[in-house]
Amino acid sequence: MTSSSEGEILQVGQVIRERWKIKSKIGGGGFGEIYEATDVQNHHERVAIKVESSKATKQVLKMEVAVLRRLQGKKHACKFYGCGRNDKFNYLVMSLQGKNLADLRREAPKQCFSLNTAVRVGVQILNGIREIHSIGFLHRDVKPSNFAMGRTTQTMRNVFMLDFGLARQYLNAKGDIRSPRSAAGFRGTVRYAAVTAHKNKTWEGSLEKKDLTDNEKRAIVVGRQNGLTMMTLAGMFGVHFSVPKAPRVTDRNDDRNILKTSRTDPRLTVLAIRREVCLNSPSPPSVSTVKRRLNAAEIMGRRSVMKPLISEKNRAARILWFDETVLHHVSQWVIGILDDIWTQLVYEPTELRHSRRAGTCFRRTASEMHASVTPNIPANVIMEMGRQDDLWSLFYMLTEFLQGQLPWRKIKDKDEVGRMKEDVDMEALLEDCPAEFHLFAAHLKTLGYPDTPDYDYLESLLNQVIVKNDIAWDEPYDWEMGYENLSARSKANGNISARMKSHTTAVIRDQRNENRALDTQAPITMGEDEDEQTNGQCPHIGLTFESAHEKAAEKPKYKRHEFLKPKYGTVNLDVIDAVNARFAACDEDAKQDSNNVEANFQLPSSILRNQAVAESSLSIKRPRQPSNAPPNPDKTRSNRSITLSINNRYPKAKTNKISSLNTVDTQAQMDDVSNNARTAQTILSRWQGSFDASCDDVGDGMDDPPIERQQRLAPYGHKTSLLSTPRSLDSNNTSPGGSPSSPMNPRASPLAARRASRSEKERPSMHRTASCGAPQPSSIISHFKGLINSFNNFGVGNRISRTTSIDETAARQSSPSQRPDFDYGMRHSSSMHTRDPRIPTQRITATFNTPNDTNEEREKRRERRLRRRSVESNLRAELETPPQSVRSPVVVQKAVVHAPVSGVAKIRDNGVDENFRIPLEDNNKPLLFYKRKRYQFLNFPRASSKS
Ligand SMILES: Nc1ncnc2c1ncn2[C@@H]1O[C@H](COP(=O)(O)OP(=O)(O)OP(=O)(O)O)[C@@H](O)[C@H]1O
Repeated sequence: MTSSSEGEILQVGQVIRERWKIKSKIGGGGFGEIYEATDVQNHHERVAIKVESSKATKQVLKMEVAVLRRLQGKKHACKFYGCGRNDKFNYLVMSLQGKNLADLRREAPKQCFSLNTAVRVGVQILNGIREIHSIGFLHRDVKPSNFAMGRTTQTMRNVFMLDFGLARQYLNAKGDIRSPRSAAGFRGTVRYAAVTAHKNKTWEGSLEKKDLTDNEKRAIVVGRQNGLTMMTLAGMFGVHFSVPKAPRVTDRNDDRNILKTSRTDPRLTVLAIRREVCLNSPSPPSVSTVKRRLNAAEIMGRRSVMKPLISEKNRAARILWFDETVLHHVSQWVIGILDDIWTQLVYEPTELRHSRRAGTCFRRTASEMHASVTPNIPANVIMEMGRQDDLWSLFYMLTEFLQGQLPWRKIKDKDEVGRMKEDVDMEALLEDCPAEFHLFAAHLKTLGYPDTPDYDYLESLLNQVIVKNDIAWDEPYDWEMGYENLSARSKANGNISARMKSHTTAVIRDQRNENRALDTQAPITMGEDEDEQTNGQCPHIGLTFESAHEKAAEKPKYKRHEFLKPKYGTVNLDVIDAVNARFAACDEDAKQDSNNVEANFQLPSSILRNQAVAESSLSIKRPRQPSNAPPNPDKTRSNRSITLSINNRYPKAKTNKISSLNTVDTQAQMDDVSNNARTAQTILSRWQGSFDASCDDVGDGMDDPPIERQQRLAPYGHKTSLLSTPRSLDSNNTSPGGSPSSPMNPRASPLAARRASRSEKERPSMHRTASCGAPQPSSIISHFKGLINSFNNFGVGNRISRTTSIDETAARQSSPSQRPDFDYGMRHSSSMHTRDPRIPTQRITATFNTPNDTNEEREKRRERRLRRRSVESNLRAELETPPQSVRSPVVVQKAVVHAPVSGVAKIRDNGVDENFRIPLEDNNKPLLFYKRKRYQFLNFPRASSKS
């Protein structure tokens, strides 16, 4: 997501038509910019606004509006809210959707979807394409970034088709198929375009394909050098080119000027010839007439298209031009067109007369005429995109969804890609894909421009895959369940696991470039990733896009705000990044406000050891929390806060699967050299939780994750709060690792006590996951939650109000003796990472002076600090005495993963788990250290979701 800036069409805060207030920029495509806005006249409903500059050379919004309006009421179309234009821009307002499929795929660990997801998304896309075809339009730019998942709870599982800027009507008003043009520019995105689209391109590519004589080839080369348009040459030789530029008629009423300009456009060339050859003739000219006329120096010496060829400078060209073979081609083509023009002359004289008067009309008329003729061009190179071409794009998309990439992914040259597509070995392309994909392609191969695809058949093929693989429609999509869980799904999908493996190899092979590309892809520009998208207006497309790609390599794909990270997949690094970012911000704040901020991120020992054992061995006395602790008065929270949440939005869908997804209990047993009694248990339940950037209430998020709220906040709605687990703990209050009110448990704060004291009635929307049954001691994730909570509150609140911190608020409300020993208030100990690990009171503390601090409050804090230090030093003294040594506070000696269905896997035997070593730098610049090996740890082997 990018934010609006000066160079953009709209600015944040701008209100369009007193109704739509621009909130942020979502992206920019090849043809416009997309913004998120709110409808101030309609309950601030969130909408998307697509704008294009009114000065843009290629205006596509009009077409987009036309198509979207016709699509209203269709399942896969956005709602149309309005459109308009002013002197600066044209705009289209529609319903806001969620992430597009290109982004979702890129976010997947292996850049591919599971079969499960790919095929169900495929069916939806197929239906979307069918819808647009049913209203008489081709999309012509079918690609993953033009399909987005819905954003609301009702629509989040629906795929929406976007971007109709390149659409074209293939049915005329009567509902008949429009006659194909002899040539048309390339439309679409190179990676996904059908072969047909590729053939509508530069003549050099086609030249090799065609069986041209040497003379013809030379004629083409020389003709091109001498200013003959591509289309002229295309007509002559049965190959197809794009139009380099539109014809310009300088003097509307001067036929001679028309002749002059005819050099740049074959349509005008035709008209020029018509004027010379047959305007005054009573009947269409014969071949010999045309031949004679074309040979006549009289014509060529004047202002016709042939003029450059016979100039002194180009003698060679003239010689070539008069080659009999070439002339034959020219004649054939010209006669075909002349016939048509003649017909038009006879039946539509008004139009032609009109066209003579006004140059623009003339142009259009000429263009129409040209469009309506079919010169003598071999059928296999007639290139008008048809319905099957949209489906070819879908086919490539599906293949990419499954394979993670297409063989021509890195090829920039359109012609080359076209050739690769034509010559591709389907067996290799569809390796490990379902057999139905072959049938899908085979059907498309049988279709030509006028043919109606058998949508039902294609859908049935995809449905067969669904049935064969026992895929349920209500299963979560990959991004809904967290990408780290995909391994289980791929196993369940049988052959797909093998495919994924091979894909992994591929990724590793050219990891450097791949990863760079994936991490720093260009913003949504004109194409898909490294692809080019063109409207056919640019003959030097290769060069243009090359520079775009260079830029892409430098620029990150999204300028992601750290708290607006996508909500899919593992989040753990994000948590750390976010905390670091918040630290940086705090650091700045601290400098400015003279606040002293220090923190320790050492992992609390409570996370790593069994609490009961720890308590008994360390003889730590901790105050119990009052069960009737006051409710949290702090209901309003900063919208900068972060909630950790989990992917579970489908309680109805296969409970055992959900539970297996959401619960990964990792018991980490501490290996004590001298005393085996010490056992560590680490509950990593909901480790795959993710940021919910839009969540505005950390406290509530931690405390009460009402599913409604999460559904409201999360576009993809796949989250049940991580923190539903604490809630269930509170209610159960039977933790084997220690009481929930235990001071080592972060939940044992006054906040936890409040939670515990809440009645079920107060929480009617409480959602419990299937995995919440077992009470759990404190966890790593809780630790991070606490950290984030603290820093959120600190980042926002230290200048505004100290009461924004849950723990601090609670702390103030409870007496010192009731204060939890483990809190996440911003308190401080700079030497934490060197202290004895067995001391349970590892805190993150900070001292800062807010203007509101009274002396009394400061004094109280100081007292508390001193008290705590004395407890700590006592403990340290105690711990120094026993002979047994504990290796490290953060050692996960042995971790066992409990998957609910089956499977207990040992994931780490001994040694320091560096992945989770989070030291504090001594220089008071806190730094979270994290080895980015998330999947090694997090990709727990799980039971097959099928079992
Ligand atoms: N209604 C919408 N809701 C949410 N996001 C949208 C919406 N419309 C477009 N987008 C986002 O903006 C991106 C670009 O939109 P769109 O494809 O319409 O623009 P474009 O200029 O045609 O882009 P491109 O040239 O890449 O096709 C989409 O990929 C999608 O992520």
